[in-house]
Amino acid sequence: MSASQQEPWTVLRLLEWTTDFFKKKGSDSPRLDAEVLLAHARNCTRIELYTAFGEEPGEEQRIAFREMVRRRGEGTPVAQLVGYREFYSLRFRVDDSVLIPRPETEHLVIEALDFAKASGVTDRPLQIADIGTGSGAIAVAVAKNFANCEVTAVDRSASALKIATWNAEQHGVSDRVTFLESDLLAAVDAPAQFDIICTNPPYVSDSEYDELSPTVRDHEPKTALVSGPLGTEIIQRIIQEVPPRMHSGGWLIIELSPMIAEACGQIAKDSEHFADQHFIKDLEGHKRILSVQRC
Ligand SMILES: C[S@@+](CC[C@H](N)C(=O)[O-])C[C@H]1O[C@@H](n2cnc3c(N)ncnc32)[C@H](O)[C@@H]1O
Repeated sequence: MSASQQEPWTVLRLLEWTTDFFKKKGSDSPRLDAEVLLAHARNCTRIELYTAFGEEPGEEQRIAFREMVRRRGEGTPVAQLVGYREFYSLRFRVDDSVLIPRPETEHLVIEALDFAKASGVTDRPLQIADIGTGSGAIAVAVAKNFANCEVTAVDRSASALKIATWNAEQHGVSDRVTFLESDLLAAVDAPAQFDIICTNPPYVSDSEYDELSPTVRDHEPKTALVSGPLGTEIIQRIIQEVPPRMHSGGWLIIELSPMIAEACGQIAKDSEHFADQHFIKDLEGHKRILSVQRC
């Protein structure tokens, strides 16, 4: 038996071996993936792993960890293995019926909260919509961080709405967030008009979809990602359909891909209903969020 086979499988050794394994499997964040999975198997936080490097996890924990490592190696996203993802410092339950919330979407939440605070509306709850709510990440994060608002969150997917409803309950905002199965705002009767409409809609083109990493393509719902041949189709519909549902001066905030940013900006400019517009760039300097103001 070689010396390395005799070495005990401590927390540190498990992390190092697994990081190396995930690196070979092409993960973008091998160490982080290993830490999140081992912390989940040990029912502790990632930080707590750092004070337990020399400990040997018991057989039960190692079996649970090994199974998650195997599935991660086959491409299953870490968030689906542990059942949640942190977004805007809140924990959101996820499964394969919802898009896993992405860090870039936090820019959209910040923008919505900035507009909410600047609105000066105090005599009534600010009316906010979230089109394509998925796990409820945007709707819940906004409601949690801005007390004087009511959020109407829609999705075409009934299974996504179940997850979103659970997340809103967990974060204590279900009295101010209403979930509805709807194609954009078609099934929303009230309120008649919104102050802010947020959306992270599907914006991947058919050809881009074929190029996505298998971790995304094989595990997250296609209906959450793909818009059509161009990628702009659903955003175009939103820009065309929502103006009657917005207060004058209200903001429509759209997450998009940098590839279609200019095209979407032009669609909004061509609309007679929107005046001011600006982009917010992500941490890599790419245009990610388009905000347009209703005339
Ligand atoms: C990119 S995901 C965004 C999920 C979540 N808002 C987030 O940021 O993590 C897009 C969501 O829009 C929903 N969707 C797609 N087409 C829709 C439509 N026509 N009307 C309402 N929701 C739609 C999908 O089911 C999916 O949940």
